[in-house]
Order: sequence, then C-alpha cells, then structure tokens
Amino acid sequence: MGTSMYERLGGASGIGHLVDDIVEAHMANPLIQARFLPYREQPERLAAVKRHLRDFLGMGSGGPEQYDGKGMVGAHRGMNIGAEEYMAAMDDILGVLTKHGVDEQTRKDVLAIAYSLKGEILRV
Ligand code: HEM
Repeated sequence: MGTSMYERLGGASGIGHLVDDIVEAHMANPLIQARFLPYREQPERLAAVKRHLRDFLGMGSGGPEQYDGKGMVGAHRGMNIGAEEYMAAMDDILGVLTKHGVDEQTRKDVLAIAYSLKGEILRV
C-alpha cells in the first residue's frame, strides 16, 4: 500500500500552504493576474475561494474534506478563459508543487487531473 495522494500533498496543512502559494503565484503571473488581483480588495471573498480550493484539492486527493463550492463549469462560467491562461495556471501549480518538494509522480498525477478538467473550464 502506497501513501495516498492526500498524504503526499502534506495533508490539510500541506494543502493549505499549497493553495496560499498557488493563489499568490496567480496574482504575480502577468498572464492571469488580472483575474485574481481584484480579490485583494475582497478578503472575505478571497478566503471563501481559498477554502473552496483547499476542500476541492483535499477531497480530490482522498482527504476527509467535503467540497461544497460550485461545479467547475459554474465556477468559471462567463470568464471566457483561454488556453494560454489555462497553461499559465497549470505552470503556477507545477511551480508551487515543485517548490514544496512534492515528488514527481504526484506532480504528474495532479497535473493529469487538472488537465482532465479543461473541457469544464475553458471558454465555458
Ligand atoms: C485545473 C484548473 C482549475 C481548477 C481545478 C480550478 C478550480 C477552482 C475552484 C475549486 C474554484 C472555487 C469555486 C467556488 O468558490 O465556488 C475556482 C474559482 C476560480 N477560478 Fe478556477 N480552477 C482552474 C483553472 C482556472 C483558470 C485557468 C482561471 C483563470 C485564469 C481560473 C479562475 C478562477 C477564478 C477567478 C475563481 C473565483 C471565482 C469566484 O469568485 O467565485 N481558474 N477555481
């Protein structure tokens, strides 16, 4: 029995740090920062989105969290997210996972899942 993906991501606290850094990376990424910087002015909304991201990642990796946010289409509907932006977000995620010492197989697994959601997020 191997360790679960949830454990390999560092459990609840590890995932919390990952989400904080991923959002920071998006805010610093010229390709997508305009989508995220407005949340600096809405700390409560930012906290809610981050909680949803933690729950989404926690539940999706086998943890006890329950995601009660919107579905992927509903969360991104009307944003008209393009392929370049999508790749930029994936680059941010990969960079943060690497920085946090998440192993290569786990990084590939996370990216594969993220990539599989493309049809629910791009230009919906
Ligand atoms: C695999 C890729 C992605 C996943 C798994 C994902 C996941 C999520 C989740 C779980 C939420 C929270 C929904 C809620 O609060 O109900 C969210 C919100 C959001 N996502 Fe994504 N996302 C992805 C890609 C993107 C991309 C590429 C962009 C834009 C460049 C983006 C922009 C946003 C924004 C702006 C919000 C906040 C929406 C709000 O205020 O309700 N996402 N995303």
